[in-house]
Amino acid sequence: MIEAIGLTKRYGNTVAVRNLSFTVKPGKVTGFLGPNGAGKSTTMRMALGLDNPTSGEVRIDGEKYRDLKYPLRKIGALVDPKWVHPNRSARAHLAWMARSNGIPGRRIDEVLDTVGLNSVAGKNVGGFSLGMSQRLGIAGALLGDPEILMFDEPVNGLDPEGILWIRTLMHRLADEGRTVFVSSHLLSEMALTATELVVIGRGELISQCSTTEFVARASDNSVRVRGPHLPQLRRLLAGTGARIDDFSDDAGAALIVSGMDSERIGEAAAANGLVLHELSPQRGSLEQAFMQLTGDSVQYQSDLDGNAPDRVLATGNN
Ligand SMILES: Nc1ncnc2c1ncn2[C@@H]1O[C@H](COP(=O)(O)OP(=O)(O)OP(=O)(O)O)[C@@H](O)[C@H]1O
Repeated sequence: MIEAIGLTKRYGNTVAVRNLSFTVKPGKVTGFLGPNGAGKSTTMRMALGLDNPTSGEVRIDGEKYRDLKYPLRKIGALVDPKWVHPNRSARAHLAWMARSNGIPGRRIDEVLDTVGLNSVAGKNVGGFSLGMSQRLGIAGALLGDPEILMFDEPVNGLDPEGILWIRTLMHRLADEGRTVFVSSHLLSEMALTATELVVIGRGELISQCSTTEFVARASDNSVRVRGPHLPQLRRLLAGTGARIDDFSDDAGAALIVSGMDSERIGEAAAANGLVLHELSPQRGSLEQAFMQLTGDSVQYQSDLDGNAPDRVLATGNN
């Protein structure tokens, strides 16, 4: 389990993380979401003792990182995949990590196998692509067979096959009962990978809940209805207090009905002899939910003309 308790980090006038508290539980993949500059990397770095909090703390199964005797056997992390000595081979890099944490040498081949780097284990990591470096970073995280794993943007630089591999690996680690905490800016990927979410904006907690609840909370549950009697249906449903909007796409005209579920719409139509060709509940996406719930906390945003990103909101330095 990972617990952030009243975590705050200031860099000069910038408050990167502000009084942040959340819990990441075992047996699940928990996604860490937030717009650029929200404070995700800073939070992960503080959890790993790479940065000191200004106040508050992070507990790893009840202990601070720096109090762990063999940290890699408790928590494995991928934070910066390029943080390796370029003139060392992948195997030598892992051997050095293993030695420093009393991890048996046989684990090196096991993790090289898991991440698919066996054939390049003797090559210098300086020549590795970003995707290969990510795999090596993941091998390092798995080396101590830790109960807790933390990955900062693990799919950066990976091709679709690599992304699927990471997703499957995360699910497997969670199914084994481990705590898996993963940050990503790829919302569609996070929707497929994480069942729980910690969402932050400008260093503050916006939400901690299941992915399903996050989407449901933000989406305006509505139903798309098509049929040959839309004007009559509109009059009928308007009388119930539902909100009705017109919609049209390549498939033709439709009504978007909010505030009434599909069963009640279908029954009302049947009771009045109105034929329906489509009655489909509209599920919000994680992306829509994220935009809706983090909209006020975006630090960098493109302008409407698609020009370079503008800094639109100051970092929380007040
Ligand atoms: N070493 C530092 N010195 C000064 N400011 C910093 C430092 N590290 C981070 N910050 C600032 O803290 C804020 C949070 O940054 P952080 O990298 O943690 O965000 P993030 O959510 O990981 O963003 P991204 O998704 O863009 O990586 C930003 O405003 C950033 O500019």
